[in-house]
Amino acid sequence: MLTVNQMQKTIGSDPKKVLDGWNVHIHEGDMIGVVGPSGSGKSTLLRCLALRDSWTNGNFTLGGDVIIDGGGKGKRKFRSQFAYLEQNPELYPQKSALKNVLIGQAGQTDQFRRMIGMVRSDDYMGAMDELEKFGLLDKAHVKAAHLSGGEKQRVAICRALVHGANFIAVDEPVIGLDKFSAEKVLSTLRDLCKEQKKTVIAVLPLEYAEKYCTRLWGIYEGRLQWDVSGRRLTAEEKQFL
Ligand SMILES: Nc1ncnc2c1ncn2[C@@H]1O[C@H](COP(=O)(O)OP(=O)(O)OP(=O)(O)O)[C@@H](O)[C@H]1O
Repeated sequence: MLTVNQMQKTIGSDPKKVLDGWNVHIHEGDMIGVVGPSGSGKSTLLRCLALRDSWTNGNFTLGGDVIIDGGGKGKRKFRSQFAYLEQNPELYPQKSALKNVLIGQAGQTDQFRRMIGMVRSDDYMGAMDELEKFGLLDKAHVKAAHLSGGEKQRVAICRALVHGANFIAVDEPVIGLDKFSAEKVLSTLRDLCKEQKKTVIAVLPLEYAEKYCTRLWGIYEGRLQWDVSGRRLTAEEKQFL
């Protein structure tokens, strides 16, 4: 279980509290949908929880291990367990979807293996399995530069999984996708949580969050307004969205 205690994030020289007063427990297998108006802090929240942005204050623990103690970006040894997938994930544009999944992000993969492009057959099978789950088998050999935004993001999800992420923060994974593709991505993410006990936190449109998530967080002006189990929200809960 991940425990967030008094997380706070300020930005700028005239410090603006972008996140404040976050106290939550995050369980293995949770699929959390984050909803809130534009500028409320959703992306910053994901970046902070995925150890991509430093915290101004607060503590973060994983079971008995301390990841962040009083602020900072978190201990390096935990980083590979956390993935943050932005809307336009960075991929190697001239390499295929499969290669992008296999070689991982710069800094994440063994330098020697990256240089010689060496791939173990079980890595190959693992990468193809993930691509298939996310409906990308026919794109495995297509260069990343020729993939749509949604396909790139799914490749990045596969890459995170192949490289051992247990906690996946994903910013608007269904933006620009047709309904069928969006539902496929979300049901795949939900299965990962259910069957492999991965934890997913996603910024989603409300109707998808209500349908697919086990938990919903409402955020307004950087604060958690409510933390409820996945269901249709009441009119009162929806009032600030
Ligand atoms: N680097 C930065 N410098 C200054 N202010 C920032 C910076 N990054 C974010 N902010 C501010 O922090 C607040 C939260 O931004 P954030 O991008 O997390 O919101 P969001 O809810 O994801 O917005 P959107 O839905 O529009 O993407 C906003 O007021 C934004 O202007």
